[in-house]
Amino acid sequence: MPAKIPATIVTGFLGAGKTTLIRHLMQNAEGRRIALIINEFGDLGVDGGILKGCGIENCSDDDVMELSNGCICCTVAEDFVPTLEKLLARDLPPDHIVIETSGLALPQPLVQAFNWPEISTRVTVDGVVTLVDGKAVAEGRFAHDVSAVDAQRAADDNLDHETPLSELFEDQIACADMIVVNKTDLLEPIEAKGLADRLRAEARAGVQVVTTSMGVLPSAVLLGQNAAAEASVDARAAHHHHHHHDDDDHDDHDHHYHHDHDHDEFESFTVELGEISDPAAFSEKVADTIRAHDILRLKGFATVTGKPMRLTIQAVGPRVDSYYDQRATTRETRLVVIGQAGLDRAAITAALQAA
Ligand SMILES: Nc1nc2c(ncn2[C@@H]2O[C@H](COP(=O)(O)OP(=O)(O)OP(=O)(O)O)[C@@H](O)[C@H]2O)c(=O)[nH]1
Repeated sequence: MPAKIPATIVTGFLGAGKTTLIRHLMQNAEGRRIALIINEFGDLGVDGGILKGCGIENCSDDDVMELSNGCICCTVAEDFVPTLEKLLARDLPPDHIVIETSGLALPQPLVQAFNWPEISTRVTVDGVVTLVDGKAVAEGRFAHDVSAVDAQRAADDNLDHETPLSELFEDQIACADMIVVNKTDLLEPIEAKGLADRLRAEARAGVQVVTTSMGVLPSAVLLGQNAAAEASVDARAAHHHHHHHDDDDHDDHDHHYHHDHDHDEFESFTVELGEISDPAAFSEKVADTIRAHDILRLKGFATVTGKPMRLTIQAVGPRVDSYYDQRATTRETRLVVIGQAGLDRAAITAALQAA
């Protein structure tokens, strides 16, 4: 059976910067064929318009599809499933699917939709990325323009109108595999760090929290989280919400990622080691090092004493995966480490060497 196509869900309130982040991703896709699905609120189709007219190379209008009928759990069969099937039926199916949720729909029902039979064997939720307006949240407002969020909510009969924004926010956090604190250009570094730490403490264990501005994140950090979120959808809600139907009562080398504006940078570097002797102990050491240094990704291969095959190592946060994939052509171990700028390269290298 072919591998499942990974889908990343991007959620966050109106104005948090979802469209900005996705534009950046499409412009820096590093050769991936990315298809975009927009779960647009109402019939406005605003973001679809913005992203369709984006003029980005590698992003033709055909790669942008819209879901327009409001509540995902009501429309999964007639809207969501056919949209995904159309994508999957292409001669050249996408390498990755990105879904932008409308600013208020909770992400859980969308994640749940991936358990639909026609979909679950072919697509998996690579990760839920929750984008946070760092400035607004630091000030306790959750969104830049709360009245605009409320107006959006009032205009959509599929949304429940009573739940406080703070609860919807907690649900977005509870659903996340990665939390992106955006708009750090409007915060002091210490405020941004304080907010990131607070959200990390509120999130499920192991969730990665990164800070940035203008949604600038390397695709290698955003994509490839391998979370299979649909399998753990029940663990991803902070609150239980009543469902409102229409007829209810209405209710490889070292390099920095440079850009022409200010934002928090990411960096990567390579650690080279000799053969390792004990793969299980090495994996544990790798996980410890990732935890100790807030490493976002670590990947590469190791050669193991006495083994002709090389051991491929892939880690997303402290989840370390390793498997033998092909004959080793050298007897070295090479690992690429990715994190936010400021990684303590010497300490990380020393920790891995000691393994
Ligand atoms: N200062 C600052 N502005 C930002 C940043 N990211 C996005 N913006 C601005 O915030 C506004 C909202 O960004 P969008 O990307 O449209 O936000 P969204 O989450 O897609 O919002 P909707 O599509 O309206 O739900 C735009 O004017 C962006 O230029 C940031 O990091 N810093």
